Amino acid sequence: MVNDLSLIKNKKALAWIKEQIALCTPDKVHVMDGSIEEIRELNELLVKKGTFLRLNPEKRPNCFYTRTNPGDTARVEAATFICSKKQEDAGPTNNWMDPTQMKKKLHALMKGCMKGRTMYVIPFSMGPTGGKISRIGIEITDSGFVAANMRIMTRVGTEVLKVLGTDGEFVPAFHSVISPLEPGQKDIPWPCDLKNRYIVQFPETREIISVGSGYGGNSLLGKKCFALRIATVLSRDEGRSLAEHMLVLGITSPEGKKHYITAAFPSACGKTNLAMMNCSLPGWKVTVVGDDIAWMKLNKDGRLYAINPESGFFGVAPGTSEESNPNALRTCEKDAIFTNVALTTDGDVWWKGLTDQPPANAITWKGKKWTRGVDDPKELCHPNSRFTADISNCPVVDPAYHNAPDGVPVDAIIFGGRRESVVPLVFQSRDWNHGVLLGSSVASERTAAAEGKMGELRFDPFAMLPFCGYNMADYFSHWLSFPSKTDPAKLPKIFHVNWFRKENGKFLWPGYGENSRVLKWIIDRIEGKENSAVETPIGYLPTIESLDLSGLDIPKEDLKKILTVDVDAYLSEVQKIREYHSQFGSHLPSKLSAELDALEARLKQAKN
Ligand SMILES: Nc1nc2c(ncn2[C@@H]2O[C@H](COP(=O)(O)OP(=O)(O)OP(=O)(O)O)[C@@H](O)[C@H]2O)c(=O)[nH]1
Ligand SMILES: O=C([O-])CC(=O)C(=O)O
Ligand SMILES: [Mn+2]
Repeated sequence: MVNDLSLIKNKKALAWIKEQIALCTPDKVHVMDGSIEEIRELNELLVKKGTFLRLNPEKRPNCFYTRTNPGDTARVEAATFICSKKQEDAGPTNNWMDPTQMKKKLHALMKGCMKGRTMYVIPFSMGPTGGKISRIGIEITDSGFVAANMRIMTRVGTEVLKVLGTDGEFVPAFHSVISPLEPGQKDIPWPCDLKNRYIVQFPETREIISVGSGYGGNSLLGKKCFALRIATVLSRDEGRSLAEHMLVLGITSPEGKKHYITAAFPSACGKTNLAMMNCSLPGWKVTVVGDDIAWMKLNKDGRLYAINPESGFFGVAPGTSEESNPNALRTCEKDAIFTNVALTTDGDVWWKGLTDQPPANAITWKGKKWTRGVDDPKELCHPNSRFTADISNCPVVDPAYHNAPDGVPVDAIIFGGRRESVVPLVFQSRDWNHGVLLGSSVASERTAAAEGKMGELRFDPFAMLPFCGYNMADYFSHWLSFPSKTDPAKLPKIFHVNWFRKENGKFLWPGYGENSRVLKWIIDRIEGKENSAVETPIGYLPTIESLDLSGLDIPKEDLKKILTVDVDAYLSEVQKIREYHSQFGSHLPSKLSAELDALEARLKQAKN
């Protein structure tokens, strides 16, 4: 039973969809038009099936609660593949398989995989529908949960089909939970196939196939699969574009001067928090354009402009509180979906850090009754529990999100990671190429956002390790090509931050809203304020005097620790970077090796 394939006028799209119908044999096909009535019905259906639970409408109107299969809670990097024709083009940091072989394997899994289910066909736009930098995708999925989330995270519906027209380009994105239903078989709230999870990108044909997992990072294909893995390839080929794992924020000074800044931190390392923070510095205001992904392009004026291709936040719940991120809390007061948090007895949600004390009674993310003082608080929510919320509901959304379809001019790019030691609070690169070295050597302690051992230090270049759709060293070259494509003086200045220095298990820097002090210093640097920094072997660091610390109670010794370069520690860091870079062999750009050599020479000189 096919409802409305007639909505699809694009010839290639129609052929592709028909092929998938023939292969997957769904019971029904639903082409999403993006209307309010449609999403209402879908949410109702998901409630009926037990996938969604409607939260207390007095507390959280139009909000839903869901629990994944306990084994399907994060991105699975081990099952994520870049299937280019040549393995060399995927590079040493990506899993690879021959595309023909991979398709054979996937097609075997896809045959009849939607039996007994509805196939949702989701036309979506990454970026404002019809925008110059925007791109269109069509996701096919047998998961209503995915359809409901995509409706928040991307622009979905008939408007997109109009822009696509009869011959427009789109990225075909296939998703299935691979759980066909036999006649009479009862469905379960979270179907998935844990043993057959594959998240596959085909960069040459710009296709995505993701099977087995329902978790957002693996199944909302507009996000990491398209807007990063496929879009990195498109951006390289286009030449003047970048697709990055970056937040985009606007920051306005008390005098009313505004700057736009992007920042790349690995998953669960503070992008959402920085993107919508309340500045502790009086009179300063941060507004959010995006919290996870930036598409950037050199404009005719020679500057780099950024858009947020998404329309929602898929944010980490734990740690989000009135103190740390009130604007995220406001954003998910209505129209939101909560995954793997705890459910309270009054039909609301709770997660670690929301309040000091957990509620007296609750139901855990695994559906177990929980009592304070009796049960372990760790059982309440999963560390990678998330909220899906509409950016339009955010009280500090930047007007440019709605009004600037071609992007905002970027003044600064920040890299950062979660580093207990070595890396100072903030420093500025010497120039663009040195900034690319900083990006290429981002390292971070592992978080719960991907399956794997927590806390372990790993390199995560540009916070893109799991998201680069081609050889990472060729991606470094693409970054290094920018000064030759524009007046280098017009490129954003590049910085590195670290909010996570620790001593005796405690953070040395208070973070969150206090990070506005660091942003203010960055703006001083952009504006060329005199005496705002000291030159060190690793770049320009703030002096204690040049950081605005008014009203902040922080021991001077702690400040010194986070604003000092430990030359010996950095020399050993250089060795680790060298070793990491060596895996790229002849693909490693010589300009980057030269930057690393120069860094080492400066450090050695400082030692003598
Ligand atoms: N100590 C400290 N923790 C922070 C800071 N900013 C964020 N965090 C914590 O880091 C965790 C992840 O923060 P997010 O802002 O959600 O990270 P993200 O980079 O948006 O993560 P993804 O959505 O996975 O890409 C949360 O538990 C935050 O509370 C900070 O300045 N200091
Ligand atoms: O992709 C996800 O699951 C969530 C996310 O933003 C990340 O991990 O960076
Ligand atoms: Mn992310």
